[in-house]
Amino acid sequence: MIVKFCGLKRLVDVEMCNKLQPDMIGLIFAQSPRRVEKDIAKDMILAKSPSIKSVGVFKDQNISEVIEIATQLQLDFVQLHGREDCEYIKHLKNLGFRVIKAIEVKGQEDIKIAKRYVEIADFVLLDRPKDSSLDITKVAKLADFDYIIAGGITPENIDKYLNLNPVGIDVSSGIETEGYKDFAKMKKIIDMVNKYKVGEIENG
Ligand SMILES: O=C(O)c1ccccc1N[C@@H]1O[C@H](COP(=O)(O)O)[C@@H](O)[C@H]1O
Repeated sequence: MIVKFCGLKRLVDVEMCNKLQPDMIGLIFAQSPRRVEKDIAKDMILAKSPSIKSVGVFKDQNISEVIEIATQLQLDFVQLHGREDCEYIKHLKNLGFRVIKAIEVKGQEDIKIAKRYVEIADFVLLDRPKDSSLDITKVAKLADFDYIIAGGITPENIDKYLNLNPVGIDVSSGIETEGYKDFAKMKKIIDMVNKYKVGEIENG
């Protein structure tokens, strides 16, 4: 089970992750209140444990910008949250980048769209639109392929996401308090995933 903590903005966020050891940390280069500047991102990547993979999050950005940032920061993965198509992803893959393709899920049709990327991207990520309160777990149940799940995960509701038996979970706002990453919330997520791994939370 991959655990990704996304939207880190400060060095102290990285230090908290070094203690908790999620598998991946996400740095946002798309338009967002969590967007980080390249120089700060570079320091954060240098400060992370080598065991934690770095993920750059982009949305509908010019591919040359993605390539430039991913190369300069030696990102382990690029995560694409917009309308990037198969050609865009294939181009990045041909250059040696590993890609997480995020699909905004609003209904059953989006699960079919997500499936198209299974053979092309390294991981498919099912997320809900940022302005939505949709219970994505109800729709994600319909997917018959491996996916990372995101969209509204919190320490209080994570069990219903884990019960989908996803390959990973991705959390951003649910590990924040007043806009800042919160160590206690991050630890609760890690503890819940560990419980799930040893079967203390029912598996799907
Ligand atoms: O977190 C952001 O600000 C963000 C902005 C633009 C694209 C993606 C973003 N984050 C991704 O959103 C999901 C989870 O979000 P949340 O836990 O519901 O807040 C995850 O895939 C993040 O990588």
